[in-house]
Amino acid sequence: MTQTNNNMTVNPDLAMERAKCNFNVLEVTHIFDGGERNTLQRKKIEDVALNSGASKDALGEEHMSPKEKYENAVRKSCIYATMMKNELAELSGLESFGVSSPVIRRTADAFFKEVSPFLLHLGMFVPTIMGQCTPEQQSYWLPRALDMQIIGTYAQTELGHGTFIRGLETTATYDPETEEFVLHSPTLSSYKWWAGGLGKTVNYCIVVAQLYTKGECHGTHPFIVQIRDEDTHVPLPGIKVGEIGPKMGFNTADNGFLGFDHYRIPREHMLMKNAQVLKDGTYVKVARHGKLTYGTMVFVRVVLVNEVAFNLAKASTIAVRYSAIRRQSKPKPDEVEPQILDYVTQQHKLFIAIATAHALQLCSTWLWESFSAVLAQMKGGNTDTLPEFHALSSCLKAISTSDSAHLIEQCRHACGGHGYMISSGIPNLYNFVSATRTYEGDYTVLLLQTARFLVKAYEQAEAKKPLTPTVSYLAHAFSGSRATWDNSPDGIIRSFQALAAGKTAVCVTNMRKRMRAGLSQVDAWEMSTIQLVAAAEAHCRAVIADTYRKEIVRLTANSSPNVKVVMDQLTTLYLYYWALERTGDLLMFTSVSQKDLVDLQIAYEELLLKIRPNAVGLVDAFDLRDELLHSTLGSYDGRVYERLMEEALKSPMNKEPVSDAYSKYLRPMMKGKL
Ligand SMILES: CCC/C=C/C(=O)SCCNC(=O)CCNC(=O)[C@H](O)C(C)(C)COP(=O)([O-])OP(=O)([O-])OC[C@H]1O[C@@H](n2cnc3c(N)ncnc32)[C@H](O)[C@@H]1OP(=O)([O-])[O-]
Ligand SMILES: Cc1cc2nc3c(=O)[nH]c(=O)nc-3n(C[C@H](O)[C@H](O)[C@H](O)COP(=O)(O)OP(=O)(O)OC[C@H]3O[C@@H](n4cnc5c(N)ncnc54)[C@H](O)[C@@H]3O)c2cc1C
Repeated sequence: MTQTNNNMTVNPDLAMERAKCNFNVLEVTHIFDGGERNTLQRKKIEDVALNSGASKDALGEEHMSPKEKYENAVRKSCIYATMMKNELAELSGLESFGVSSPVIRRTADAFFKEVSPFLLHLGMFVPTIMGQCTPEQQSYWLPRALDMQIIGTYAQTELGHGTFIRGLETTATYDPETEEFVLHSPTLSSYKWWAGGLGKTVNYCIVVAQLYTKGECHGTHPFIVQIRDEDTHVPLPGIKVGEIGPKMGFNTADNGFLGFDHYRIPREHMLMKNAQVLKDGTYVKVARHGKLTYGTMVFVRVVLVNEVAFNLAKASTIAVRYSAIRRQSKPKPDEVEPQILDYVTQQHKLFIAIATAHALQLCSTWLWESFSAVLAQMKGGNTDTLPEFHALSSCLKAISTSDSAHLIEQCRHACGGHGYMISSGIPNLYNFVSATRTYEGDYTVLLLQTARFLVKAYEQAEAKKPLTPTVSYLAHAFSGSRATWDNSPDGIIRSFQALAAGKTAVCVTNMRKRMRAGLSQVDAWEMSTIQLVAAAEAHCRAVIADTYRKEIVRLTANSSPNVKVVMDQLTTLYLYYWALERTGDLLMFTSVSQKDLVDLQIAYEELLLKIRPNAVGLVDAFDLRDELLHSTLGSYDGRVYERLMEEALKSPMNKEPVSDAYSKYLRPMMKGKL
């Protein structure tokens, strides 16, 4: 064992890797954090929140019963919420992601191996109050919510419908006599289902319901609804509420169901920024764009890109550190077993995860800035940029969550059997990120939203009309020749754009053909949806590649030479990896030859070897404290086998030398007395 200067005993292989790293790790940390100032602020927040040890459990969550797990999560949520109000309030400088400041969110991960029952309160309840209330409504609700005097969630999805919001069945019927809305769940399938914290924790929620007034339905609208007594927490009369049961993950989130039996709420509890119902029942539409009531979902989709980048950084940290200490097989009989990180196939599994974490992190910041610009324009009444932004946030949410879930699973594979242990940290990461692919808009459904936009943009390009920035490349789709392959980074990005344009063109051509053959527009669209999803994926890949490359070039302009090199290697790796994943498409839509692809594969393999010596440095640069990783395999000191054994010994199964099951079942069976 090697001693480091802070007296931590570190596995010698990890120590050797750190000695080998040839770039300034802190500089890369600053890039990942979005600047040195952010790193310093993050570290201060982590010190205050984590140094007290309040995030730790005496017994691992995984050994608790569901009820104990939930109560423990509430206990820690209350500790963390109190910290946020007091010690962390000033430090957090909640400027970047609003109330969902990513540093605050990320630090909370040290408290919860799964998620906090308060996640929806700050993640959706408060943002909906901010985004959908009039200023007067905000001044009433926001201080109470931010001070945690009330706790809320976002109840939109029903048993029967999640994706198709227009198909929700819960009704809110206005009664001008009493100036109230009557909320009702007319069917079993209209019961609200899934909202986080609804099962046991919250006393308020945003309910999305079909608004009826003067006998007319005006579509879905949000309402703020009290469901439990503010003092006793008992569900109010007319409310049927409970928890939905065990899930693949999110088991500390008390996701719930909710039904209404002609439950009355005051008229003012309709969130009236975008539409209003006057006292006499007159419906008044305020918003210029019909989909502004979907605003909270758009906000969360933006935040999720950042969230999954962080979780992927965690998984890659765990898998790379473990791969540095794990030795297996003997390809050269006279040498010691190599570190598994030396296998090129292992590098192929892992380095793309590191590069993708950077790519998504940078895209999330860029997306947030675009979102802020769209919001600023909408404040002035201009919603022109909303369609492009909806298309962009939809595909980035879909691809970032899907790629991250896949790569986290790949990190688990890279850790062999030990990666399957809950204590490795990877299963919880996977269970969490896998859900992000579904909630806040399913993968396929969101890509089809982007495809709608792509098809329209393609038709605009065809008509030689101006295009918005993210689809301006479609103008080249009409040159009549295949894009010229060029294996420089910019050349590959242009090829990705050519794939997106080519795939969109094929979809449009096929849809037109199908319509000429007699299919309706809806059926022609439906028949083309596999290809439309692929076109939207290709578009998103081109956007990510372009943004990642440009941002890294900009952010490393003043970096030290070796940081420039290693960051350039990672962006190039991302481009090579995805070009090699799409060779068939490249052959269809660009001038790439078989030889070009063979050369590209060799260049990719050589690039892996160049990155190899810096791999541990690269994951150290994510600067993830052990408390955030919750991992026997990924801790900074690399004491993997010691930690695995320590955790095994904590298992309640090891408390008794002989299990009761022996006398109850095994012995009678073995003695032939069962
Ligand atoms: C911790 C866990 C937390 C989890 C919480 C949750 O999951 S909460 C629950 C989360 N639940 C979900 O996320 C549910 C997912 N489902 C949805 O978001 C919607 O049902 C939908 C978007 C799929 C379709 O909506 P629809 O049937 O109303 O619309 P349509 O398809 O007929 O298109 C008509 C036009 O509207 C446009 N447009 C649409 N949305 C937006 C927008 N936001 N902005 C701007 N524009 C938008 C669209 O582009 C199209 O424009 P075009 O081409 O005509 O110019
Ligand atoms: C962990 C978790 C937490 C959640 N938290 C909340 C919450 O707090 N509040 C809340 O309101 N909701 C919440 N949800 C619900 C979530 O938003 C929905 O599950 C999600 O929007 C998907 O909708 P669905 O379940 O109806 O899936 P479906 O729409 O039934 O999807 C099933 C399949 O059908 C496909 N499909 C559906 N429509 C189309 C189409 N038009 N074209 C092609 N394919 C289609 C989908 O791609 C998918 O493969 C949560 C869900 C999970 C898993």
